[in-house]
Amino acid sequence: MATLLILNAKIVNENSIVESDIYIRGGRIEKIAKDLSFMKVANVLDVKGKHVMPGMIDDQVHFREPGLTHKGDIKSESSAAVAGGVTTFFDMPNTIPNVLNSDILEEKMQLAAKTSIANYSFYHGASNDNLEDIKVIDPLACCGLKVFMGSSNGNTLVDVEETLDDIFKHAPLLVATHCEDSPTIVENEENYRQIYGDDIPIELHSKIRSEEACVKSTALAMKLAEEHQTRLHILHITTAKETEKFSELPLKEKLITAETCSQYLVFCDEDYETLGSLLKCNPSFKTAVDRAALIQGLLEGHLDSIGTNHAPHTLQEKQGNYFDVPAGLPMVQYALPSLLEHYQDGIFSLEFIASKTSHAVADIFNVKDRGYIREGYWADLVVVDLDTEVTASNDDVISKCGWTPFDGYEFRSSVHATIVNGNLVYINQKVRNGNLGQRIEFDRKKRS
Ligand SMILES: NC(=O)N[C@@H](CC(=O)O)C(=O)O
Repeated sequence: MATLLILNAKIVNENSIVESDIYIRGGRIEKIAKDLSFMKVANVLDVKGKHVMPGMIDDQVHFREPGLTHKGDIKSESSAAVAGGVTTFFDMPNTIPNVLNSDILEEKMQLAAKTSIANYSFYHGASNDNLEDIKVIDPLACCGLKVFMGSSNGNTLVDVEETLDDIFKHAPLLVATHCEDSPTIVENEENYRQIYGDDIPIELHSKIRSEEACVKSTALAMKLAEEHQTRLHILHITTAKETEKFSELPLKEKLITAETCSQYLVFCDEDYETLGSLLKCNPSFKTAVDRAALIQGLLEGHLDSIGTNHAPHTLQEKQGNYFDVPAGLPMVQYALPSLLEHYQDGIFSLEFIASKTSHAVADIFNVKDRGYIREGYWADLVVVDLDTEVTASNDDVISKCGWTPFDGYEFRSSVHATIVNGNLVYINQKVRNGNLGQRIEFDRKKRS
């Protein structure tokens, strides 16, 4: 059975940092102890001076396979993911065909089994007419049911109120929502179209995909979850007003949890001026005040987790007028270095970053034996170097789309190595092929 010994790790886990060695056998952590250097192993990784964190579990990515593979595919995007310390991803259903039944879901699982470098699961999608498919989802077969309560890329909008009500009533597992009220967005679009025609300045994206649209849709999702006692996880929160609506209770006591994304902690609407439509994504970037409220909301426990919503589009697609440019940013490769900037600035501790990017996500989705650095758990780890800078560059982007909104950013910390199921899949800026990720297992009861 393959063995790996990690020496001199500063282990960041469950609110503490402890210097120890980690012995891994058969993909799992067998022993965490002070001096294991006497052990006979196949591979040794000495990480002296560096920190070992649980690999990021990214609860929302768009890896584009099948159907949109000119933007990305599971191999290319999972390679970018491990380069960014993401060891598990949950992929969205707006691929082609949209994932609206369990057969299509299983086909995606099969594709991932052949090419994914990271561990994986997939969302089942919802539409206005797949309630019967939703009712029979096996809660152990996928990470959740994704409901687009606001239109975005793909055809999975649910905008019939009774259907939405039925979905919340019958969903056999966690419902994850994209909350932006479509009628509000359409009305805003029409108002600005009258002034600008199709050439609406990108700076107005956050006035079209407005605070009001987010707040309204999030309020509806929360109301439905409470009415039907549905386990709800609201994705990519972007406003102060939504943040304050979420409870500060311990995660395990919450019916409704909320996530934001690393990019909303970096950029705000002022950045449209320099980055233009590259920064077009849904939901939009709101004000600097909202950005500060998201950071505070995470620190206070209103917001539970941080994902990326990695959504690659080619540079060519990102040129054009407001309506033609697709929304979405590639994020997986530099999300963790960008979060570590908040550590370098004294805002987040490393333990806090581990909690929001890994422990909490494992808890929200009831992921089995991952998300923590514990004996018996799978060895999904990221070695971070807080003393070695990395300059993000389009030239180094692994994602098929070939660009990053961080092009030219100098991050003060870098990902040194990534380990998935005990296999070293990334080190010294190189992805190592040869080991494939696993399908995530869940430890859940119905509707959790
Ligand atoms: N986030 C985005 O701006 N775009 C996503 C769709 C989505 O999540 O809204 C995409 O698929 O490109």
